[in-house]
Amino acid sequence: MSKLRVAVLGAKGRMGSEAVRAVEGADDMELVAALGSEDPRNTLTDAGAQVAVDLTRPDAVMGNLEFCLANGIHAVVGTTGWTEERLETLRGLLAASPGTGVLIAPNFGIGAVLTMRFAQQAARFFESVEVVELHHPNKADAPSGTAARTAQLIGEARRAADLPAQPDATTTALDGARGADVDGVPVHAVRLRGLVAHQEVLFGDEGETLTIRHDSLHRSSFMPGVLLGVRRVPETPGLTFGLENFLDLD
Ligand SMILES: NC(=O)C1=CN([C@@H]2O[C@H](COP(=O)(O)OP(=O)(O)OC[C@H]3O[C@@H](n4cnc5c(N)ncnc54)[C@H](O)[C@@H]3O)[C@@H](O)[C@H]2O)C=CC1
Ligand SMILES: O=C(O)C1=N[C@H](C(=O)O)C[C@H](O)C1
Repeated sequence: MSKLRVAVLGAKGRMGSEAVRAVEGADDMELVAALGSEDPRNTLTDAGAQVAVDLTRPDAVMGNLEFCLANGIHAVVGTTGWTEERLETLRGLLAASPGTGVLIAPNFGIGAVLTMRFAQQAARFFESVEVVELHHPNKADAPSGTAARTAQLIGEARRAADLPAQPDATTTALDGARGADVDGVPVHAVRLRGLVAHQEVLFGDEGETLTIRHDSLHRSSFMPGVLLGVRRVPETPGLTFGLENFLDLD
C-alpha cells in the first residue's frame, strides 16, 4: 500500500519538530516536506503533499489553509486562534474545494479531549464552574484554545439545562482578577517556567466540588492524535472541529 505523503508546517517549532519525528516514525506515512516560516508554500505542491499538518501561529494559519485548499491538500490543524469569523471564512474556502478535508483540533491529547467531554457532561449538575489553564511562558496566546473550547462546551451545556448565571458576589476587583469571561465561564491563564500544557476544570455546588485535571507532561502526548488526524482527514471532506469526532466516544 502506498504511504500517505505528509508535510509539516512550523517544522522547527516546539510542536512541529515533534510532529516531524512522529510522521517519520509512522510506517504508513512519508514526510515529504518540513516548512519553516521562510519556506515558500509551493514547496507543498512541489513535494506532492497529500496532507499538511499546521503547527504554526494564529497569524499564519489562514494563509497556509488558503494555499492548501486551493491545491486540494487536506489539512490537520493544531494552531490556535479560531474565532467564529475565521471558521466562516474557512467554510467558504472548503465549499470551493469539495472533497478536501480540514481537521481543527484545539488539543490533540487524548486526555485533554476526554477532559472536555467529561466537563461537558458534568456541567449541568453544578452551580459554579471555572477553568484554569496552565502553560509554558513561551505560549503566544491566552486563554489556550483548549480552555476556550472547554468553556464554550460548558456554556452550551449550561444553557441547554436552563441553568442561570453563576453566583458571584464580587463587586470590586482589579482588572483581570476574575479571569476572562468565555460564554459565562471565568477562564484563568497561568504562564510558568517548567510547565508544558495543563488544565483544571473546577465545578462547585452545595457542600461539594469536582476537579477535572489534565496534564500534558511532554509534547509527545499530542502525537497519537496528530497521526490519527492525518490518517482520517483524507476520508473526511469538509470541516471537522475537534479530535473527538475521530475517537468514537459515544
Ligand atoms: N492542538 C494541540 O494539541 C496543540 C496546539 N498547539 C498550538 O500550535 C501552535 C504552535 O505551537 P508551538 O509549537 O508551541 O509554537 P512555536 O512558536 O514553537 O512554533 C511555531 C513555528 O511556526 C513557524 N511559522 C510561523 N509562521 C509560519 C509559516 N507561515 N509557515 C511555516 N512555519 C511558520 C515559526 O517560525 C515557529 O518555528 C500554537 O498555536 C499552539 O497553541 C501547541 C501544542 C499542542
Ligand atoms: O501552546 C501550547 O503549548 C498549547 N496550545 C494548545 C492550546 O492553546 O489549547 C493546546 C495545548 O494546550 C498546548
